[in-house]
Amino acid sequence: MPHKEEHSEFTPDQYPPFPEDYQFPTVELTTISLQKLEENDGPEKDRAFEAFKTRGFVYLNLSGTANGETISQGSNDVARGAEQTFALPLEEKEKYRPTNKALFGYKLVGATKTDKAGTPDTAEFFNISKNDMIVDDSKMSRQWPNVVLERKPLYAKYCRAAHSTGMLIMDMLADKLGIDREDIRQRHVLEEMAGDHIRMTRGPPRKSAEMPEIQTPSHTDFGTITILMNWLGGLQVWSESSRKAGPLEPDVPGEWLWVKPKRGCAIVNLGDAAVKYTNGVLCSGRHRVIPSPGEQGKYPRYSVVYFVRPCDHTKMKTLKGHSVPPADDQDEEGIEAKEWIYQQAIGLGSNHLGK
Ligand SMILES: O=C(O)CCC(=O)C(=O)O
Ligand SMILES: [Fe+2]
Repeated sequence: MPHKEEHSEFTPDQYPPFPEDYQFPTVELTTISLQKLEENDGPEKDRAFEAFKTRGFVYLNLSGTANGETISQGSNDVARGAEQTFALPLEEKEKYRPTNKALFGYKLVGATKTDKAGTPDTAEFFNISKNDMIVDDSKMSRQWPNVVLERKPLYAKYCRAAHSTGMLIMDMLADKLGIDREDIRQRHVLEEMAGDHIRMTRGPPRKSAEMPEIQTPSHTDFGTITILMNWLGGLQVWSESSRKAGPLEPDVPGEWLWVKPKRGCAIVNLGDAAVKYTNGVLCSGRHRVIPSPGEQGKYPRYSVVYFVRPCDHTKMKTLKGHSVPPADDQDEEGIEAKEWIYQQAIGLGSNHLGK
């Protein structure tokens, strides 16, 4: 991008390592190779299936594949774009608030409640719609700031690579469960309108040694599968997996465990739609984001998230497959994905959403 050199606060080369300290217990996640999945490697698929049934989170090693390279390199460029976007004046960013029951655009700091007492969150998001990035400007459904428009080719390429990577994993999971791949594929057609987006996030540096502020409250992702890139600690998963989506508080006893960022890897997790399709065989792990630990907490924290979500007008219901336990809703028509996701977002305490 032809941008003049400016002071940058996204400086991954300067970040101190994640602290090795008993105060910061980390989760052991299985590392899966995207290259091996692309090569249809049996043992790798078995390990991935197991991880998505139990914790619902894996590290995905991105090396050795074209899509992996796009995600790995592209996420740095997206984060630089994020920095420019968040640097816009607040009045300008506020012009891009979500409308029409879609979750695209700007979420300002404090728009979400992080607990029952109503404590506001501290992170800002800018959600860039996949559908608008992959079409001509004349066909876009919303306005975007110039800092986003000038990177449209980057965002389009990133969306395609992340969507395709998510679908490769969903094909593998469908095969394992005896679900017809097409039942999932037809619900995730790239060109059809969906809630898919690149979410750019920025959380402020930590204010004090205690861990006070919640950047993103406890949640499970709403969509099908999420590809996450982050450079600093801050993401935590709940130690016990739960199959029930529910707002804010974890519903089983456990503790928060840190997810250490791993170089060259994305963090991939399933969302509630994957749980719904499989009647709870697959798991969407509960997680949250707090300020980075130790010395890392002195830096603002950026992350780049891609949410693969069901197309707006597809029906949410349990799919049929030899390893999917029968459910009451299997023969029902089901609720439309756009409405289902909107309801999940409202349930999570988001109060900035346009009706
Ligand atoms: O920033 C992160 O590491 C995770 C963000 C996240 O969980 C989300 O946006 O849903
Ligand atoms: Fe999330």
